[in-house]
Amino acid sequence: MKKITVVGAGSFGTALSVVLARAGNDVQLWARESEVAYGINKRHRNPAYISDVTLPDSISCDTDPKKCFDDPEMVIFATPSHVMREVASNIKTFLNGNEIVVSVAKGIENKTFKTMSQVLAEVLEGKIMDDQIGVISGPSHAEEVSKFKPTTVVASSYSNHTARVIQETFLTPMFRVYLNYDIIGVEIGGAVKNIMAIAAGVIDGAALGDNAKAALMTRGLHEMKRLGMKLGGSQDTFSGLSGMGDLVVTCTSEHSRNRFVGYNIGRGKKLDDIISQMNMVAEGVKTTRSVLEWSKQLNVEMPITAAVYNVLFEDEDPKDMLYELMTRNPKEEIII
Ligand SMILES: NC(=O)C1=CN([C@@H]2O[C@H](COP(=O)(O)OP(=O)(O)OC[C@H]3O[C@@H](n4cnc5c(N)ncnc54)[C@H](O)[C@@H]3O)[C@@H](O)[C@H]2O)C=CC1
Ligand SMILES: O=C(CO)COP(=O)(O)O
Repeated sequence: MKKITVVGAGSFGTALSVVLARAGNDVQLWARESEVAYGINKRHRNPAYISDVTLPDSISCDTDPKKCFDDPEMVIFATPSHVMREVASNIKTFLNGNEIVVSVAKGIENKTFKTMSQVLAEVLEGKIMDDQIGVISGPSHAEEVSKFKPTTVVASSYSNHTARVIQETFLTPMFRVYLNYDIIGVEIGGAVKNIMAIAAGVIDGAALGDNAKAALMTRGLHEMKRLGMKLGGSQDTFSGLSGMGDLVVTCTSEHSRNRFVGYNIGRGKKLDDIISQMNMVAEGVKTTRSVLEWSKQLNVEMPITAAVYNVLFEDEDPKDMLYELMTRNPKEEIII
C-alpha cells in the first residue's frame, strides 16, 4: 500500500483514484472546487464529474493542499495541460522531494511545445529529479475506468525503475498496465491523437462517411508517428496502446470530449459555443495550436493538423477541409 495524492478531481483524477484505491492504496484527492470535496467526503460521489459513480470510502478529498500532502510516495497530476505549469508551481512547496510524480494529462503546452513530463521536470526542478517523473497513457476513458471496465494503458518514465513502480502501483485485474520506456513517443501519441479525434468528430458530424473516417485514422496515425519519430520516439510505440490504441478509442467513443467538439463543428456549431457548454476539457483544441506551430518549426508535414486548425480557428467549412486533404499532391503511402 502506498500513500498517494491525486491532484485534480476532474473526470480522470476521480477515476484513477478509484483504481488506486482498488489497488489497495491510501488515496488523498486535491480538488479545486469545495462542492466536489464535500460530495466526495460526505456522499462518496463527485457531483461535478462522473457523478454516477460511487467512490470507495477510503478516498478522501480536500481543497487545502496542506492537508493533501502528508508525505505521499506518489503524486498524480490529473489537471489539464494548459494549467499544468501553474498547478505544479503551486504544489511544489508541499512536496518532500522523495515522491514519484506522474502526469496523466495529454497535451502539448502552447508556445514552449513541452510535453507534460517536461513541464513537470522544469517546474519541479530542485525538488524532484527527472528520474522521479513518469506518465500513464493509453485508451482509458474515465467513464469506463471508474466502472471497472477492462482497460489497458502504458506506464513510462525517464527511469525504467520508476516506470515499474508506477506499473505496480496502478495494477488491478481490470486496469492492466504495460511498460513502455519511450516516454517521448508515449506523450506525443497521447497528445496528437486528440487532434485526430476532433477531425474524426467533424467527419461524423458532417456525415462524410466511414471511408473518410478510416482514412483519417490511418493517415492520422502516420502523422502522429512522423512528429514522434522526428523527436526521437520509436515507431513501435505508435502501434501500441498510447498510439493506435488511444487513437482508436478517442476517434470512435461516445465518451470522447475531443470527438464531441469535432462532431458539433461538423454539425455547424461554433467552437466557442461548444466549449462554453462543456464542463470538461477537450485538450485537442489547444494542442492543435501547439502542434501546428511546432511541426512548422521542425519541418514535419502535418496536413490533418493544419486542416483541423483551419476548421477550429479560421472558420473553414469541414467539407472544404476534406476536399483540401483529398486533393493534395499525389504521394507514396509510407513516407516518414
Ligand atoms: N477524462 C478522461 O477520460 C481522460 C482524461 N485524460 C487527461 O487527463 C487530463 C484531465 O482531464 P479530465 O479529468 O478529463 O478533465 P476534466 O475537465 O474532467 O477535469 C479537469 C480538472 O482540473 C481542474 N482544473 C481546471 N483548471 C484548473 C486550475 N487552473 N487549477 C487547478 N485545477 C484546475 C478542474 O477543477 C477539474 O478538477 C487531461 O489532460 C485529459 O486529456 C487522460 C485519459 C482519460
Ligand atoms: O484520452 C482519452 C481516452 O484515452 C480521453 O479522450 P477525450 O479527452 O477526447 O475524452
